[in-house]
Amino acid sequence: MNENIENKRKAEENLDLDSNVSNKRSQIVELDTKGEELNSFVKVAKKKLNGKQLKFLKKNSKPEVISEIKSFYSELLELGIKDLKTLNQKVWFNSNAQEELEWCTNPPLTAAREYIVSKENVEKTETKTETKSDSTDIEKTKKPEPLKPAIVNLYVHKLLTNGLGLSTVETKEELLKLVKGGNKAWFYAVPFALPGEYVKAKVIDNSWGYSLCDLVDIVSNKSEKRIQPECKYFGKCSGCQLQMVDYKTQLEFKKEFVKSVFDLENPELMSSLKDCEFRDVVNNATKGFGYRTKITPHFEIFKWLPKSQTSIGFNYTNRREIMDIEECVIGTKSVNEGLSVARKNTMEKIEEYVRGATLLIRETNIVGDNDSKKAYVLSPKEEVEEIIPIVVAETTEPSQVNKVLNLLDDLSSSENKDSILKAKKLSEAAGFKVEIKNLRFKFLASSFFQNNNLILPKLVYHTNLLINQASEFRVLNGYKKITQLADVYCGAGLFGISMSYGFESVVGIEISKESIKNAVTNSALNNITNCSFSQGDATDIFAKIKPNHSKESTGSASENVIALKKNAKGASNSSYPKGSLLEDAITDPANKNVCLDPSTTAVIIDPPRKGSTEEFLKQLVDYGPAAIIYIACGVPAQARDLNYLIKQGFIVQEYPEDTSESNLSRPDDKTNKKAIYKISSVTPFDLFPQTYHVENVVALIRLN
Ligand SMILES: C[S@@+](CC[C@H](N)C(=O)[O-])C[C@H]1O[C@@H](n2cnc3c(N)ncnc32)[C@H](O)[C@@H]1O
Repeated sequence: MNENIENKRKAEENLDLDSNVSNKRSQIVELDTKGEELNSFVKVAKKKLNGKQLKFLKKNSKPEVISEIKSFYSELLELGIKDLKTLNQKVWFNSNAQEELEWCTNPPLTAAREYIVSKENVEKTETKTETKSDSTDIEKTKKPEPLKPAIVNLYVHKLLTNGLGLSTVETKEELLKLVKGGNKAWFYAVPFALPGEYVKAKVIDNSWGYSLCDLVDIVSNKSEKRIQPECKYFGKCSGCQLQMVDYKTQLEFKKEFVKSVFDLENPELMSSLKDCEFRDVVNNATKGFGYRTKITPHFEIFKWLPKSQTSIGFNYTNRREIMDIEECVIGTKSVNEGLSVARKNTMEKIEEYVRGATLLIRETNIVGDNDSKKAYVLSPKEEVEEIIPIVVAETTEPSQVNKVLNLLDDLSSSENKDSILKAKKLSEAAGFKVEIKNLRFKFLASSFFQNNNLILPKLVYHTNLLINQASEFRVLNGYKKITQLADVYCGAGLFGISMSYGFESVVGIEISKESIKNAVTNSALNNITNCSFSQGDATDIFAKIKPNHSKESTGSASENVIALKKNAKGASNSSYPKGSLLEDAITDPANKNVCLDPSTTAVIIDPPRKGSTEEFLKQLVDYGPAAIIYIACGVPAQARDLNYLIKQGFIVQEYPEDTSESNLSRPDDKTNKKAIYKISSVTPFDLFPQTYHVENVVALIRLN
C-alpha cells in the first residue's frame, strides 16, 4: 500500500481507538513529523472531530504555527527517538483537560494559567456578566485575581526557531532512557533560556504537547554566551528575544533557525546544499541597535484602573498585558524622539479614550536642497520619505565584490553624504566601476516599507549580484544575458527602482493601490524611466500566459512573454484584450510597451509573511524565467513554497549530466519545455537584530 494512504488509514484508526475519550474535552491523537502526513492527519481529524477539537492546528493554521509544532517533534527525533509511531508517542489537540495531564511522564504540576489582565479577559467577563442581571457593573470594574502558577526545574536542549528554549525536566540522556522505557515526554518552552542551562520556570499555559513558561531563574550551567542586555526592559518586554547573547551568537542562531526550518520541510534538499550555498547571515556590521524606523506601541483602558496609570508600550512576554515603555533601544534616534512625544500627547488626552489605541511612529527625512534631516511622523496618513544609498556595480568577481561589501559596511556607520565620495575613491583605486546613488522613496506612514534602512543597501546589492551571477551562468551555458526584471509584491518599488540601472526594463506588481501609486512617483522622483508598475494580485501578472510546457503549447519559451502595455496608441498588437489587468492597469509615465521574454528575465518575489500561493508558483514556473530570487520574512512559508516546487520537479539538486536523456531542453526546443531550476544560494539577512526574525534570500537559476 502507498505509504501516504497507509498513514492516513493509521491516523483514522487512531482516532477510532481514542473514541472512548471523545467525551472528554481533549482528544489524544498520534502525530508524525512529516508536513504532508500532518496535513492529511489534520484533515482526517477535522472530519472525525467535526473541527471542534482542533484548537491549535486548523487547516488554515499559520505556517509559522505548523512549523513550531513540527519543530517540537523534529527535536524529539534529534534527541534520538527515531520512530515516533513505534514508541506510540502521543500529543494533544487540546490541552485544557486537566485530568489528562497525568498521562504524561512529566506534566506541569498544576498547569494553571496565570490570570492575564487583558482586553480578551475583560471582554470575557463582560460577556459572562451580561447574562447575569444585576451584578454587571461590579463584575466589570473588578480586577481579576491571579491563579497560582506551577514552578518547574528544567534542562534547556536548544533554541527553537521562535527564540524559545526547548526544555524538559531531564537532560537528553535521562529523557531518552525514560522515553525508551515506554514513557511519554512533555516539553516546556522557555523564553530567554539558553541551550545547556538548568533553569527554574513558571508554567503560564499549556499547548500542543508542551507548556509555555516564564523564565524565573538560571539555576546552574549558565551559558558562557550570556551577556548583559542593552535594554532595561529586556526579559519582560515581548519585542526582543535574543538580547541575552552577543550579536555574533545571534547570527549563528539565526543561520541554524533557517537551516532547521528548511530541514523540516525537506531534509534531502538541505543535505544536498553545500556550505558555500548555505551562507552566513549577512548583517550591517553594527551591534544591531538603533535600526528600526517604525514602532507601534499601544495602550488599553481598563475600568478598574485610573486612566492616568495607563501603560503605553509593548506586550509583556507571554501575556497580553501592556508594559509601559519609554524608550526602545532597537528604534532609531528619531523614532525614540517620536515615542516620547507620542506618549506625552496621548497622556494629555487620555481621558478622551474609551478603549485604547495603537500609536504609529515612523522615521522620515526632511529633504532640503543640499542635505536632509531625520525626523519622525505620528500620523498614519502622512507621507514619509527615506533615502537609501544604492550601490550600482556590475562586477561579480569575488575580490571586487568583497571591496563593495566593505564599502557598504563603512556606509552603514557613516553619513549618507560621505558615501558618494567613498564610492568614487573605491572605483578609482579598485579599477572597476562603482557608483552610489542616494535614492528617495516616499510612501504613506501606514503602508509597507522595510523597517531597517541600515541593511537595505546590502540587501539590494546582494539581490542584484545574484541576478548578475545567474546571468553569467546562463551565458556560459549558451543562453542569453538577463536584461529584464519583474519585481513581484513590489510595495513602493524598492527592489525594482534600486536595481533598474542594470536592466533594460523593469515591471512591478503590487496589490496595494497606495503602494503602487508610490512606486510610480518614486521612479519619477529618482528620474528613472525604464520602470512600469501595475496594481493587482501577484498571480494576475501571469493571467494571460500560456503554460510553456503544456501539451497544447507549440510555441517556444520566448513566446511566453509578459507584455505590459499602457493604453496608448501603438498598443494594438497587444495579445491581451482591452480592459484586462495587464492591458490597462499600467501607470507607466514613460508610455512604453514592455515585453518580458522569460529567457532574459529575472523575477524577484517578496511576498508577505504567509508566503506565496500554489497558483502563483505554478504560473511562475510555467512562465519559466531565467532566474528567480525569493526574498522572505516568513521563512517557514518560503520553505513550504520551495518544497512545492521541488515536489513538482521544478527544482533539482544537481545539473543533470546527460541532458539528452533528461527532460531538460534548450529554450528553442519545441517538444519539451519544462523549466528546471537549481538553488544556487540561500542567504539569510539580519533585518531584525535582537529578535528571532530573519529575512531569507534564495536564488534559483534556470538550468534549461
Ligand atoms: C514583504 S512586502 C515587500 C514589499 C517590497 N518588495 C519591499 O521590499 O518594499 C510584501 C508586499 O506584498 C504586497 N502583497 C500582499 N499580497 C499581495 C498579492 N496577493 N499580490 C500582490 N502584492 C501583494 C503587500 O501589500 C506588500 O507591499
